[in-house]
Amino acid sequence: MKLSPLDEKLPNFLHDYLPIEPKDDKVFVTLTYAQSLDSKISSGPGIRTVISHPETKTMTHYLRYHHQGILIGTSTLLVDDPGLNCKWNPFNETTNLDKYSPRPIVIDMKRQWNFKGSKMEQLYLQKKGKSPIIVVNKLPTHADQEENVDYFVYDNSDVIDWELLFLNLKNKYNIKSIMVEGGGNVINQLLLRHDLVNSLIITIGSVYLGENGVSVSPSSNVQLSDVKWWVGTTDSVLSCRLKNNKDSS
Ligand SMILES: NC(=O)C1=CN([C@@H]2O[C@H](COP(=O)(O)OP(=O)(O)OC[C@H]3O[C@@H](n4cnc5c(N)ncnc54)[C@H](O)[C@@H]3O)[C@@H](O)[C@H]2O)C=CC1
Ligand SMILES: Nc1nc(O)c(N)c(N[C@@H]2O[C@H](COP(=O)(O)O)[C@@H](O)[C@H]2O)n1
Repeated sequence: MKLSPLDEKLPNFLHDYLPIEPKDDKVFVTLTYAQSLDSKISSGPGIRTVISHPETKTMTHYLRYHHQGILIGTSTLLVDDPGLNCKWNPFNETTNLDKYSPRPIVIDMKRQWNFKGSKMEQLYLQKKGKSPIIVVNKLPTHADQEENVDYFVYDNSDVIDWELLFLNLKNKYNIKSIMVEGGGNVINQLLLRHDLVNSLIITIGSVYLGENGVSVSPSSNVQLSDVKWWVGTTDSVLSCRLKNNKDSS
């Protein structure tokens, strides 16, 4: 599907929140997702829900263009069958999109997902997306390993320490910027990590998804700084940084 044109104000609006001129050697992490007015990112567990208007969907692909990796949690992987490629580039190219696409990093500790037959594989085979790094807690036996994927074995524990994961992804795969797209569980954890997250970019759609929806609501208070708003046709976008709570008065 063809994307709508990128709103001309968005590149300037987003510039300071993207890894365009990274200031240090740490992995640049952008937390980004689309939510409803009642802070839901889907209308229920197991349901893929479109929230973004076409103009903010294009923005998501613009964000993907600017990152080397794109990370999602297990439920999002299983529910959405996501492509995670990038359809936007400044040259309006529509072929060989793999070179503009971030590397998918998918959390699948217990190996519940198959690359074979997925939308991600389809895009990879058509040179429209990159192959994934699958984060597992144990290397599958040779017979169970899939073709064209990398397994990153996180064997410290079943619970990923994000700092360690990001560091390892940089050291092993040279991934210096990661866009985390969700879902709710992963976002709620990382909203508490001002030490790891450089930018937060939230699309807010003009819809309520109701009490059965998957919520973004971190377990404690999160303060934001450098807040900026972009207002579109039906959606708005909030760009900001996470504040160190110790700094707030
Ligand atoms: N509107 C939007 O922008 C987005 C919406 N979604 C929606 O979100 C929903 C899925 O969200 P959730 O159910 O909250 O699940 P999720 O996608 O955050 O995955 C949670 C699972 O990932 C694994 N995981 C997460 N953190 C881990 C850690 N530190 N160590 C080890 N494993 C870990 C666990 O298996 C956990 O149960 C879907 O309906 C999807 O469509 C997902 C991404 C973006
Ligand atoms: N930006 C945004 N808006 C929405 O309304 C969404 N539902 C999502 N979901 C995220 O995008 C992934 C799907 O990506 P592909 O189009 O298949 O490449 C999905 O897995 C969520 O991470 N995002």
